Amino acid sequence: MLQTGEARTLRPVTASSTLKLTDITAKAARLAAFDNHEQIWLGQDDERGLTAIVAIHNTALGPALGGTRVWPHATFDAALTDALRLSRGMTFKSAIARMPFGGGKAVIKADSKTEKTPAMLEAYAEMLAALNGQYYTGEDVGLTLDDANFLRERTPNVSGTTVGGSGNPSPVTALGTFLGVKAALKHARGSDAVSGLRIAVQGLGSVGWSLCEQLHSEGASLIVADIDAARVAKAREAFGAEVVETETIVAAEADLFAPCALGGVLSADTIPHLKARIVAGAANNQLARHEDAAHLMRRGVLYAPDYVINAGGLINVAAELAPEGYDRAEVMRHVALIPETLMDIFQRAEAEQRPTNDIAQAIAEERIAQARAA
Ligand SMILES: NC(=O)c1ccc[n+]([C@@H]2O[C@H](COP(=O)([O-])OP(=O)(O)OC[C@H]3O[C@@H](n4cnc5c(N)ncnc54)[C@H](O)[C@@H]3O)[C@@H](O)[C@H]2O)c1
Repeated sequence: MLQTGEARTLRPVTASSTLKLTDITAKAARLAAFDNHEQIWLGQDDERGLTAIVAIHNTALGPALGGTRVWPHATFDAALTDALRLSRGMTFKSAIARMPFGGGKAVIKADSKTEKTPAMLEAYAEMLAALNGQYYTGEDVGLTLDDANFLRERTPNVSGTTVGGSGNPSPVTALGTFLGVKAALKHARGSDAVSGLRIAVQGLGSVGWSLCEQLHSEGASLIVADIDAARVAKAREAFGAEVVETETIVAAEADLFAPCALGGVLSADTIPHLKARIVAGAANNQLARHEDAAHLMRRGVLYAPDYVINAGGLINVAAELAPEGYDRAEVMRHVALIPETLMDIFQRAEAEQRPTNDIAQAIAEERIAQARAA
């Protein structure tokens, strides 16, 4: 049976549904990561094995948009904190990319390899439908394209599918990242040429591999690391890449470091070892702490804020939700603005002697405030 906490606009699922929805916004306010989230919903279905959190951070610019992560967090608070941090990041990512969407993110607390079932996803689709178009979702860690298609067949609040959609957004993310790498090179070195430069790429998954292809085709020398031995072997073969250990790639003798694996790679522990003068890659949440950007600046490292350079995928999935329908050429025009946005951030950061992520956040907050005032 559907149960709600405070009065929010929710559509009842069906009379026979075992899904229970609870508004946990007030409860979540005790957590450091809360940051004035507008709505946080807990979806529980014991029969179908679902524990899901949908966090809607800010809808000043439009309905919340952000993927669904399936991850076996050790505790409920860890899952909630993850959802809160990720959804806040989506608010800034959408605002800086000038998308008519707000920030949201969902976490399903489960092991995607052993606990994700069609019944669980059925229950989750009901949860998404009940949110009345306030939140749109798609792929993320642990939620595959097949899963997104499954959800999309049951609710319209899913994007980045092949059920009448544009499919995997990773190639568009990689293109935006490549253009962003060039912008960072132009700012730091006066030329955007990658030919002859040594570029270290951490993570050879969907985005990292595609980025390597583009860098290699323009003559960069690649240094790569991945926990997947088959992928690094393939990169050695395909690009003549130098392979290093996953622990040492941050310290590689490179002109530019492109993190394309997990978050938290730039920290008080790793930054002192960084040799590259530029960090520009696709991974989300690259900084362990917000203050780490200031540390990078003090060391003379130019940092391309992650949610600015990796916005290509978001631009692509958001385009599917446009009233006029998906337009590939429009997506490409929008992605081509990523380097301009980065250049603006780099120039302002230099002029004001402030970290690049402070400038990016200030621009995003300004846009949200303007939308609120309008
Ligand atoms: N796919 C997108 O469109 C998109 C959009 C925005 C941001 N991102 C971010 O970009 C990053 C990569 O995304 P993806 O879709 O390519 O993911 P993916 O899962 O396809 O690839 C990640 C790769 O990183 C490797 N890896 C994991 N831990 C590692 C470690 N410690 N050292 C080195 N390699 C490691 C994995 O083996 C895998 O090959 C993620 O942080 C993701 O959140 C992706």
